[in-house]
Amino acid sequence: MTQVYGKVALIGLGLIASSMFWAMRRRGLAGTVSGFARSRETRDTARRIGLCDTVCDSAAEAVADADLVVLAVPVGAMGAVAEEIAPHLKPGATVTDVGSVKKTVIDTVGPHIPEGVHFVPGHPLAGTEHSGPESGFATLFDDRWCLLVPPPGADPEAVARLRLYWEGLGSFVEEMDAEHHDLVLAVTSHAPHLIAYTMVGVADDLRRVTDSEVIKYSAAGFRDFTRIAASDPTMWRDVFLNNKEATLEILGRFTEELFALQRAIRTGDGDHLHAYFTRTRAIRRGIIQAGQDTDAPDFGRKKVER
Ligand SMILES: NC(=O)c1ccc[n+]([C@@H]2O[C@H](COP(=O)([O-])OP(=O)(O)OC[C@H]3O[C@@H](n4cnc5c(N)ncnc54)[C@H](O)[C@@H]3O)[C@@H](O)[C@H]2O)c1
Ligand SMILES: O=C(O)C(=O)C[C@]1(C(=O)O)C=C[C@@H](O)C=C1
Repeated sequence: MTQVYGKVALIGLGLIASSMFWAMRRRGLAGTVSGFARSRETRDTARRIGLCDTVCDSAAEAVADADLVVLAVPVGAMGAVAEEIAPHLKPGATVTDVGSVKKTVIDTVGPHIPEGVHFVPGHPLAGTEHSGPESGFATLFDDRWCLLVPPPGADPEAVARLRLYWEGLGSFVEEMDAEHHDLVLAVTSHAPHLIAYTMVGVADDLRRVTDSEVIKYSAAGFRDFTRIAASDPTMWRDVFLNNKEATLEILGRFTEELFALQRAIRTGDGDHLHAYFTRTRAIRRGIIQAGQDTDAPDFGRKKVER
């Protein structure tokens, strides 16, 4: 793989930015990489572990002369970061982000992007429950989807180059509009995270009744919930505050279904339960038949079409 950008600037040096750096280095996608994070501790850690060619003490310094600027901070911080870097962006540069929500990022970042600088938002559908500069790894984006959300009128060349970059990082790339992105992610990621947080919270409340048995005997299903519920609180607070409408819509539907299942249990309506579970099992089997092994850690990757 050859170089796609001369200089890449990473703003925020957590899981996603550090994974991006190691993946870029693996494939030689950038000539040089600069980085900036708000806290001195993170910058010191980044320097110690060799994350980025240069770790800068200001965002302005990091983005100077950069051909690609990646905003990899929590969604709620994107607008302020964009405002801070705007006067220092190189004409012709591309600004992208990796935020889990797209509409509010476009609304808060977009107005700060100067004329002559391209803005192409993105979202890698890859992550873990870990955060910070030491949590990244080069293979995080391999065979995962990255969704690009170019605003109407975005420069096709800038979009094509960013697509090439993400393919170089190992991902499959698809374009989507912001509203649709936020609804899809509410179903596949945001509501499931909230459900996991709730389930672990309920188990914790019950711990007083069951002593430590909840943890001691936790089966695979509950362990999966605890992994998800260990995700970064700042990131997820910002996701829910910024994808309010779609998440509430999905949670409304979820609650209706839950009530129906609750009633079926109370009234002993086995037919309802059986029919429901048969339908959900068919969905999972359909996914497997389509070429996705849901037991593998790579569940969610698209294998059949490539
Ligand atoms: N973790 C995931 O699974 C995942 C997956 C896909 C996308 N995302 C998105 O990627 C973004 C980054 O997530 P992450 O998991 O890398 O988070 P992280 O917590 O690992 O890292 C965030 C970084 O941003 C820095 N930061 C926070 N506020 C800042 C500010 N105002 N100015 C400069 N730096 C600031 C932090 O110091 C840290 O270095 C988020 O928008 C998140 O929604 C996360
Ligand atoms: O695998 C995980 O730990 C994740 O939660 C990753 C996950 C997801 O929900 O799939 C989380 C948030 C993102 O925006 C993208 C990916």
